[in-house]
Amino acid sequence: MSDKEQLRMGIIGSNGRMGNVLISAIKQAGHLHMGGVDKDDDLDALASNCDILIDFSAPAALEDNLDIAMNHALPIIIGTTGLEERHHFLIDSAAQDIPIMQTGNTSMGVTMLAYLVEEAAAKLGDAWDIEIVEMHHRHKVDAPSGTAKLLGEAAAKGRGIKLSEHKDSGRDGITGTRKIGDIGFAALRGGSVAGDHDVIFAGDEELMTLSHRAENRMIFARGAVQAAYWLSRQKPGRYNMRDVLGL
Ligand SMILES: NC(=O)C1=CN([C@@H]2O[C@H](COP(=O)(O)OP(=O)(O)OC[C@H]3O[C@@H](n4cnc5c(N)ncnc54)[C@H](OP(=O)(O)O)[C@@H]3O)[C@@H](O)[C@H]2O)C=CC1
Ligand SMILES: O=C(O)C1=N[C@H](C(=O)O)C[C@H](O)C1
Repeated sequence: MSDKEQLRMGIIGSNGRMGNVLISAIKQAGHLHMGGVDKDDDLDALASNCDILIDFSAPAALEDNLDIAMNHALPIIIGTTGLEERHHFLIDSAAQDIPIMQTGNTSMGVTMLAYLVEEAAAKLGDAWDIEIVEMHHRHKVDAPSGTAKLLGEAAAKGRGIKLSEHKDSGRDGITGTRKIGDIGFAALRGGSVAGDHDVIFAGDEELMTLSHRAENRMIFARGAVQAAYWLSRQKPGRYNMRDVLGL
């Protein structure tokens, strides 16, 4: 890593699928892996030896993770998905004291995709229906994926609307016709799929799809480590991957 500062990084969710690839990504980038924690482990002890924390665990861990990061004045990357409104309030509040980067997807490709979706939604307008389709491995516990939500937010931003007022997920039964301006979500689960996302713009007699396919989890781990280095140089505040990559 030559002239770059070497950071001491700690992982929350260390024995998980992401935790495992993060260890390699931290080492490949020339930083120090100081260890990790899982449920019921002592994060306070780990935090005393770290410059930054990277969290890919579970929403139930978030409040304690933020408290400990604040107590140690450490920046924290939050990659955990399935977050609810109350979690976002906690993040906003903690971000007054420490730098926090939260995103549903740390990959370069999805970050670019979100940028493109926002642009397309702004230019195409309501005459094009937007549907977001995602597929993940059979072990995933939350739906729609954090990535699908962030792509939905990007589409809503492009259209100048609130996603919460136009989100249509989990259609089943006699649903009625599609409401103009809604943003639809469909979640597929199966096999070992690392993460596929399609944003479909369906117009009259034409259809455009913007897609991303994750071939493996290393893309998320590399992005998280890059974001950690960037975040360690920021003042307290809440950031996302578009801030990290300047998109
Ligand atoms: N933002 C992004 O780019 C990406 C986000 N993700 C998200 O990251 C999260 C983890 O994914 P994945 O690695 O596949 O999941 P896994 O289930 O494989 O791993 C989760 C890990 O978190 C640990 N954990 C659970 N509860 C706690 C807790 N309270 N405190 C500390 N550790 C805890 C688990 O430990 P134990 O076994 O002890 O319960 C487990 O080791 C998910 O929310 C997923 O959606 C995944 C990929 C990319
Ligand atoms: O759980 C996963 O595996 C993934 N979760 C993230 C999400 O919810 O979007 C990111 C990626 O798609 C893999």
